[in-house]
Amino acid sequence: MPSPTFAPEPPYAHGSPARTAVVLCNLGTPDEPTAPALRRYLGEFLSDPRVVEIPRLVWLPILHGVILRVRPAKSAAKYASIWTPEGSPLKVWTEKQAKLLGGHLGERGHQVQVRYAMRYGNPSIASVLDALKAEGATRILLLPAYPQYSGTTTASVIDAVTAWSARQRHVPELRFVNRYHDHPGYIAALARSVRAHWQAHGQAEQLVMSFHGVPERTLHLGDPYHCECLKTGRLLAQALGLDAKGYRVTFQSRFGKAKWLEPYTEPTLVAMAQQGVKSVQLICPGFTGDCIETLEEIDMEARAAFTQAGGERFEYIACLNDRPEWIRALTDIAEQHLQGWPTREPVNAQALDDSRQRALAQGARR
Ligand SMILES: C=CC1=C(C)c2cc3[nH]c(cc4nc(cc5[nH]c(cc1n2)c(C)c5CCC(=O)O)C(CCC(=O)O)=C4C)c(C)c3C=C
Ligand SMILES: [Fe+2]
Ligand SMILES: [Fe+2]
Repeated sequence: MPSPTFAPEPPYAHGSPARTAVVLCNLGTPDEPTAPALRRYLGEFLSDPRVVEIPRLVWLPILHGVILRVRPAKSAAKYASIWTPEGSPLKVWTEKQAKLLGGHLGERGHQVQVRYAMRYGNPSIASVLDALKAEGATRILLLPAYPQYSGTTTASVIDAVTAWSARQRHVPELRFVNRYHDHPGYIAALARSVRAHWQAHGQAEQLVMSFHGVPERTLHLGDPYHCECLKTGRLLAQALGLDAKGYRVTFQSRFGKAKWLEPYTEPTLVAMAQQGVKSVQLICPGFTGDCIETLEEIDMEARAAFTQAGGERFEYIACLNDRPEWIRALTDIAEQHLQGWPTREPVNAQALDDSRQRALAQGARR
């Protein structure tokens, strides 16, 4: 086996004031709404063994022989229906959230660089970590955009970071936020968004909270995702004063033929309409920014299914996106996990200078 190679260390950036960084990590999205871009994105995403837990020898021929031939064109058309002049909504919101988070942390006196990265597609986690390290970051907090922990998402971010760190000679201090599904600020921000919607439109008969699904077997194998979704749902209902009859938790985005977490969102909406429920409001608390799963699958497809089944009023409540109370909560979450890292200390510019001089001198000798 070849021995591993570790990249030479970049000289520390001269005079850079921020040496602690926060990376807001989201799932990723295609670069453009075209079949080739979807093929690249889905190829990377669906090759991740965290996402599809089928033996590689069985799965990869299906992925390359069937799925990547058929799905990209269909998905591209769906993405085209939600694309904005600035790009994919998921990228637009994640980028904006990172910028606002950086501003808030700065206002609270932290000298911290904030970037966003995508687990699949661009900007990749490795490229963002490379850039931060080249700029002198020595402590990096990874903050996934997923409030509920899942092996399919949160753990996959950790995998990408540890794969990057396995190639580093000088590994920065790394911290990970695993979950914030019950964080009071997150719950309060969700409740505020629902209340604002009620004030503007009145309250529907039912509030449906739809989370992204995962295969049901992951629950039996010990993944905490299902429990964390239910807890978020219960806390949000409590914050809104809803009893068990006033809301339900459902799971969307089933992929493949296996059983996923139930109840499924769309069949539940159809059954509700058939049982005489005329009005529903739907929120997706597991998505912190609007994306194809909320804008297309819920606000277009699920809406059509509910109304075609006899429902009269379907209202989608937007994700937290850039709501001020959410950005404040995100800042609280980051701040809690930054504790103990001296983000407010003035940087020792002389030490940076010395280090830079040494690195440059060594480079000149090589
Ligand atoms: C194949 C299995 C999938 C698992 C398991 C899965 C888990 C999972 N995903 C999210 C969040 C998002 N998923 C998004 C899109 C998306 N998800 C899958 C498949 C699985 N997800 C696919 C194939 C796609 C692409 C869209 C499509 O072709 O249908 C997105 C949106 C991305 C965007 O560009 O807008 C998000 C966000 C979570 C939270 C999760 C497990 C908890
Ligand atoms: Fe997904
Ligand atoms: Fe979907």
